[in-house]
Amino acid sequence: MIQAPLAGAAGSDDGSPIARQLISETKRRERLLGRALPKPIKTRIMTVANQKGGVGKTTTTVNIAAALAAAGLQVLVVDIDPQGNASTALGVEHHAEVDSIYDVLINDFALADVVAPCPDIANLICAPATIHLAGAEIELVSLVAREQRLRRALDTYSEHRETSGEERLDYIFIDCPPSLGLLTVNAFCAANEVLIPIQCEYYALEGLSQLLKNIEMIQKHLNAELEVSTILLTMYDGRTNLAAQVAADVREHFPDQVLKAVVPRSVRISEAPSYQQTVMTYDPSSTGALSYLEAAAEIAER
Ligand SMILES: Nc1ncnc2c1ncn2[C@@H]1O[C@H](COP(=O)(O)OP(=O)(O)OP(=O)(O)O)[C@@H](O)[C@H]1O
Repeated sequence: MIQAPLAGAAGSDDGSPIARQLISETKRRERLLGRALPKPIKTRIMTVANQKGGVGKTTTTVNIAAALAAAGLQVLVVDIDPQGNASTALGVEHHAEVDSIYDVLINDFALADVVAPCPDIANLICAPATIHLAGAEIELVSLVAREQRLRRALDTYSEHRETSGEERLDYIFIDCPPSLGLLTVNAFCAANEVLIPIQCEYYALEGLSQLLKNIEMIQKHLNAELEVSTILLTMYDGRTNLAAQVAADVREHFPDQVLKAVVPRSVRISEAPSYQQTVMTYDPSSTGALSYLEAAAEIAER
């Protein structure tokens, strides 16, 4: 006699849609949490940029960085957004008296003297931004090698780690402000890759051509190594046709750059910064955290 399979039994295709979804979510968690990721052959320096505001630059920076660090990789986040939101989300002090990336860019401080460990995440350090950075765009104008100051600081820091016997950094993420001023130019000159988060909303591609033109100028005149390697779709709302349409458009224009992983619009992601946390530590098994783990794994395995 052939027995009917139990509804919702693990491994069965005959359970209810909810049971099937729970099983696939559980499998997704098991697959992603605690997974080791490959070390890159040299430090990958990724600038997270989009001059459009509020598209998820900071959220992407801190969560991808935290996901890679959780997988055992050595990661530095450089916060060059005067709002200092990446420093906040990583739980790193950044009040006006703290030595910060402003001092590195303007006062020639060594990066080694300003980086701080993130309290809740092993292998992750952060160069914080303070309010002083708000004036740095103007102060940079009159300085020697104004576009290359971050690059030089990162080079010196890498040498410092080597001579002091510290492990080489695997990833550096630079969180940019929503503008294409000298701070962002410094980030482009210091990086070898650009990661562009794109919000799945109206006008998602607005301003993107200007951003790409600026990157081309940087490639031509200041940093030939730079490439737009990665695009991440963020704040995806699966209930709307619009989000699906935007995602399809972006994939059609940038088939090689867009990650398969898509970050959903998620309350847990938006709550985490108010607890000075990334969603990785705030709710590691939430769908938001899992999507960032997937994105980080894709980046590491490319
Ligand atoms: N996937 C998401 N789901 C829900 N809220 C999100 C998500 N990603 C980001 N947010 C929220 O959207 C707001 C903007 O995100 P974020 O600060 O990362 O963008 P940004 O591009 O860095 O902004 P800015 O241009 O001001 O620097 C924040 O309040 C953040 O918590």
